[in-house]
Amino acid sequence: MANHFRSPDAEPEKSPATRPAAPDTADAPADGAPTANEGLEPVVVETAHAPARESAFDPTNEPGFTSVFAPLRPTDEDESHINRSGAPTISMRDVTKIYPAQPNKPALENVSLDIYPGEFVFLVGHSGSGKSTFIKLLTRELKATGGKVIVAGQDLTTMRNWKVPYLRRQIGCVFQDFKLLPDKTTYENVAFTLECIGKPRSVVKAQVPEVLRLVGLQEKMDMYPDQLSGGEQQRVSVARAMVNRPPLLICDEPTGNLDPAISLGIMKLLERINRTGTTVLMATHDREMVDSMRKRVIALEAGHVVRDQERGGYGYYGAL
Ligand SMILES: Nc1ncnc2c1ncn2[C@@H]1O[C@H](COP(=O)(O)OP(=O)(O)OP(=O)(O)O)[C@@H](O)[C@H]1O
Repeated sequence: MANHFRSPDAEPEKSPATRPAAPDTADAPADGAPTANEGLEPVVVETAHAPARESAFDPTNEPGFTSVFAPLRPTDEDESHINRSGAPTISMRDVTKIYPAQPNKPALENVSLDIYPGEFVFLVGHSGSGKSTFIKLLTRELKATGGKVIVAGQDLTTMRNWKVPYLRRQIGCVFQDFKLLPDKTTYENVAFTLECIGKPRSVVKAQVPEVLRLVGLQEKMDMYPDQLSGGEQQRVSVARAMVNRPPLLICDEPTGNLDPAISLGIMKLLERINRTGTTVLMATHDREMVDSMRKRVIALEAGHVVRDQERGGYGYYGAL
C-alpha cells in the first residue's frame, strides 16, 4: 500500500508560530467558530441539555458512505491484504525509554517491531506495562532514551522540534476522556482541527459534514458535548481525529469510559476507518473487544514485548 504520509518538509499551510495552541495534539484547533451549517438537516434534541439516549451505532449499516471514507476492502476480508514488503508505518528498533524518576526501571526496554500500512493493531498489557509510553514515543510527546523510532520514514529520535507539529498532523489521536472543547458544538469541535492548520473555508465546509456522516452524527452537528452521550462524544473525537484524513490513527483506551454496547459501535467505526486504508493502533484493557476482533495483538509486560500475534486474543501469553 502506498505511504500516504506527507513529508514534514512539505511546506505547511501556516507557520506553526501563527497557529494557536492545541488542547490535545499539536494540531488541534484554534479559536474562531466556523461558519454555520447552512442547509443541514435540523438537529433533533431529545431533551435540551440532557444526553441523548444512544443505541449501539454501526457505521457499516449506514447508507451513503460513498465518499473518500468508503471501505477499500470488504468487511470479511482477512489481514492477508497487508503488504509487509514496503515501508512500515511504524518501526521501532531496540527502543528503550527510561524516565529520570526511575533510572533503574526502564518503562520500555529493547522494543523492536514494525507496523505496516493498513494494519489494525491492539496494544495490550497490565497497568504500568508501558502502553502509554509506547504511544507517547510515536507522537514525539516523549523521546526515546535509546534506539530508533521511525514513523512513516521519519526518525523521531533525531527529528527537530519544529517539525513535530507537522508529524502530528498525520496522526489522528483518540483518548479515553474525549478531550472535546465544551464551548464548541460538534461541528465546531471538528472544524477547529482544519481551521487551525489553515484549511480554506470551502474545505472545512465540505469535509466536516462528510466526516460527521461517517460517524453518524450528521443530525447532532449543533449540539454541545454536554448534550451528547458518552458514545456520541467519543464519535465526535473520532471525527476530529479523522477529518484531516491522517494515515495513522492512535487510540488510547477509546472505549474505557463506555459501556459494552456503545464500545462495540466505536470499535466498528474504527474498524471501518481501518478498511479505508488507515493504520490503527489501539491501546486497550478491553479483553472482550480484543478477543472478538481477532486483530494483531502486541502485548507488553514490564516494558518488554512478550507477544506479537496475528489474529490474537487479549489473554494469550504464549510464545512470541
Ligand atoms: N513521568 C513518569 N516518570 C516516571 N515514571 C513513569 C512516568 N510515566 C510512566 N512511568 C512509569 O513507566 C512505566 C510504564 O508506564 P505507562 O504509563 O507507560 O504504562 P501503561 O501500560 O500505559 O499503564 P496504564 O494502563 O495504567 O495507563 C510504569 O512503571 C510507570 O510507573
